[in-house]
Amino acid sequence: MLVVRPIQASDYQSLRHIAIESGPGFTSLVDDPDLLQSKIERAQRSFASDISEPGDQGYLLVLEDTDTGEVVGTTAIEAAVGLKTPLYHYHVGKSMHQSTQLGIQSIVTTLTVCNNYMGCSELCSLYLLAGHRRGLAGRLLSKVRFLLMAQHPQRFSDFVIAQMLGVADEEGRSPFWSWLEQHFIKLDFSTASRMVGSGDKGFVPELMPRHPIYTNLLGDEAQAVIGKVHQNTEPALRMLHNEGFNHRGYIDLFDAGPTVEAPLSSIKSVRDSIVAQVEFRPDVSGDQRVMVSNTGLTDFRALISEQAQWHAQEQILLLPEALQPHLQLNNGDAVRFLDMGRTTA
Ligand SMILES: CC(C)(COP(=O)(O)OP(=O)(O)OC[C@H]1O[C@@H](n2cnc3c(N)ncnc32)[C@H](O)[C@@H]1OP(=O)(O)O)[C@@H](O)C(=O)NCCC(=O)NCCSC(=O)CCC(=O)O
Repeated sequence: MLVVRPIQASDYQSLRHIAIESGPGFTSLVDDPDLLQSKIERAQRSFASDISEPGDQGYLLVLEDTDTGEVVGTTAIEAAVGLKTPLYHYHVGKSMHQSTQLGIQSIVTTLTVCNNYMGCSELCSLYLLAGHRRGLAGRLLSKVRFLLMAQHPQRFSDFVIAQMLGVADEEGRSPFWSWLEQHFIKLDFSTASRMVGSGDKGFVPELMPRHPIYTNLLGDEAQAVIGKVHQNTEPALRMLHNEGFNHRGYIDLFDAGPTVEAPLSSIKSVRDSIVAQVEFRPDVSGDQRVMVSNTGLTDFRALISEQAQWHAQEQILLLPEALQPHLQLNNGDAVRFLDMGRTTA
């Protein structure tokens, strides 16, 4: 059974393994032992703290295969970004140059540095080990965050973003970064990513171009990847588009990957999730599939049940008894769930 739960101290080696597999560019999970350790501790503090508004919290969760005890993926929400250190983006805009005298006009694309998303919540650290990318595991990891956010809205901003990985080659070299490296910052992409992932961002305002960049002055390879995602990140983007996230022209400073955004209240799974009372039964007939979580924090648990019965009038969700220990609930407790359709559909 695949179960999502908050990360715990004993997950350190698994987190390290995921940080290594995810490679450079995945700045929210940098392979740095001290940093990973502090991420675990910060997540534990975040889940345990009593909070009335979002601040310096990071909710890092893992996906555990309870049959083997193996941790196979991670997913996270930063409660509020850009407060302690600025979160920079480029905004892709247009500039028109024209001479009425000569009758010549040219419209060029520009990149302008901004901090548009200060204080927003950020979805991040979505990673499923490559050998486990099958079935609904990826969808569980992505959507589970919306169950948590819907249940505890006071912990999150009313605006949510996700910074998608930009294009890079097999060795993790980004064509966009290569242009910046050549002209402005003499650091290779993985060193720069590692520094940003470690919170060491001081060099960004010092070394990045200060004026808007005309994209037609960039090399073709760098221009081609502006606002494009890494091929391994296409499924992550698809899932967020399905939830109603849009790209409005903000891109990453380093790899030019798109940032997508949505108001919390408009996210499909936030809107569609239902709070119910749970009843566990030895056998639950029917073919309704649900993603279901308890309503806790430090003991938060979520999974997908292939058998469920929703009794809307009584507001009761019937689930197989075998799931009870995984959800850490008793009959009559509250759950939040998402209807995922019929298993036979
Ligand atoms: C993102 C996941 C966890 C997704 O898991 P899976 O690969 O098993 O995906 P899946 O469940 O099979 O597919 C999810 C949805 O994407 C669609 N899909 C699958 N392959 C696709 C492709 N090549 N192009 C476009 N869409 C694709 C499926 O049809 C499905 O959409 P339908 O439901 O419509 O059928 C994984 O791919 C992964 O770990 N990728 C590498 C890490 C990564 O790039 N992470 C995001 C970094 S950026 C980040 O972390 C911020 C974003 C965030 O946190 O959400």
